[in-house]
Amino acid sequence: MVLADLGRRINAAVHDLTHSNLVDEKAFDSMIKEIGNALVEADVNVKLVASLRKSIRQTVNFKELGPGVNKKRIIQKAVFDELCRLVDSHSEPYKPKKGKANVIMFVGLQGSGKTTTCTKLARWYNARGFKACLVCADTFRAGAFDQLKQNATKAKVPYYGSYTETDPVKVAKAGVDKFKKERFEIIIVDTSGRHRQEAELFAEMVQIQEAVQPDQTIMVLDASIGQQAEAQSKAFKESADFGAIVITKTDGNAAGGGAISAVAATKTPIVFIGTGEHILDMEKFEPQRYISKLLGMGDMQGLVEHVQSLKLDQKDTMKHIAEAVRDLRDQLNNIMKMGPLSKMAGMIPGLSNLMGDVGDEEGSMKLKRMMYIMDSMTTKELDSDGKMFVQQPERMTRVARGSGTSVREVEDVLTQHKMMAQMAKKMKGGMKAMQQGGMGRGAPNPQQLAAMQKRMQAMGAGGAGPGGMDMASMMRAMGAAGGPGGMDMSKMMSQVASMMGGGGMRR
Ligand SMILES: Nc1nc2c(ncn2[C@@H]2O[C@H](COP(=O)(O)OP(=O)(O)OP(=O)(O)O)[C@@H](O)[C@H]2O)c(=O)[nH]1
Repeated sequence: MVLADLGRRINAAVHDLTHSNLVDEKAFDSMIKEIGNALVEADVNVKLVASLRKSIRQTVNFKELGPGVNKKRIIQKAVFDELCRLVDSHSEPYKPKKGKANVIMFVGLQGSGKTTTCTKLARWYNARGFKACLVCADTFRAGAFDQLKQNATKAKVPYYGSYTETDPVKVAKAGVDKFKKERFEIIIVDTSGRHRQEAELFAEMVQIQEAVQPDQTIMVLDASIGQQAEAQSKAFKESADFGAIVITKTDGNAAGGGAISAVAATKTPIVFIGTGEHILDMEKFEPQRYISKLLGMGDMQGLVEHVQSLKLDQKDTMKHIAEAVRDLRDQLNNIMKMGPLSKMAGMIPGLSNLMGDVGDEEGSMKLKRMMYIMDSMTTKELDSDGKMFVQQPERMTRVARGSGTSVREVEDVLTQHKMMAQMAKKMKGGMKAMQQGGMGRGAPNPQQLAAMQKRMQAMGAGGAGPGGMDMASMMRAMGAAGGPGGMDMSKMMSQVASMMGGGGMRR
């Protein structure tokens, strides 16, 4: 994830300032400058960057800060808030209603990820109890219907299209009418995209719009175009009015930061972002959540939603592996549904930074090695606060030898544990409040999540850098809170751990 570089640079700039002994105006200025440079390199418009720098300066007002105030906290909060504002369009998208036909039409240039996103969105609504379907109104590109058909079949979403009808308006209308009659609630119309913003393409979009009368038109933009997103969306807006934007391919491009901020500046709501080619690789876009994740503070709400949307079979997940080979297969199947490891790790505070830019394979290897290290510790060591390793460094050498790793890696695990322990301490209050809030089993409600997210932000910014909990603790905490969808996540994660490491994460 290249955008992670941007997050890391901003994090490092804030961390360097807030962890130095001298927080003076000069250091504050150089932090703002570094944040600005990182954003410009991610193709964020220079005017927007200048305005962000000015706002941080004004909010913090360094000269007026009294001696008693907590400068570090004020600076961290100002940076976080201004980054959120940079990507916030301050506008509300259309919200589909249950029990009626909501027609959603997609527009965008060829290759932007339209068809993929249509399918992802249909699945997203299906997972949330809507009856969703797809209509292919791209009669221009040979193979477009086949592609949609293939995607829809994989996602188990009903679809409509034609191999013989060449008029996209007729196909769109017929598909929408058919699905309306069949009482579908989300009818997604995929239209044709061409290489350029040609006049005929725009004319076709308008005609389809008139024929199917969409409740919402969504434009799909490829993140790699960076701040060009503004010009492209303007060109489309002048022809086919659209109400919201999805930015795809944010997984592979730092310029996604530029695209998101450019779109936000046009006050058009960004509803989702594409984060990969897999059907589950799409996230609802919310400024605070996005910035938290970008800065490595995790995305608790996203994690809960992700696991909820998987419709995992609780019975299978809970089964003991020993009974039959089939059980093992079911377990593996459930785990695979969770998506790539990097996606899960990115949602967990601390782990996103720890995993860094490494791919899934390397990331799994990193986690596996961490588990080998912990498996080579004695019960006493595992139950300790880690200080005994500092007092008796020979323990580190022994563990490194036993686990086939290096002393440096053992030190890294201990550092991670230390940060996690600090975070867990701060988090205790939050979890207690959640449990007292009568959550019992079932997923946290939005207010509880928001409160938790706030805490995480405060803690993440406070610890900046790879400050955070490890996966097992996070899952344990969530498991204690009932777990998403009533499933005990901690059990599930220990299963993930045992699959990956053979030894299992300590719980
Ligand atoms: N990495 C990544 N790839 C994506 C994402 N969204 C789509 N893609 C890929 O982008 C390519 C183009 O996607 P399509 O859905 O075919 O694009 P389209 O806009 O429908 O193109 P046309 O049907 O030709 O108009 C495919 O290889 C997708 O897998 C994303 O969020 N991340």
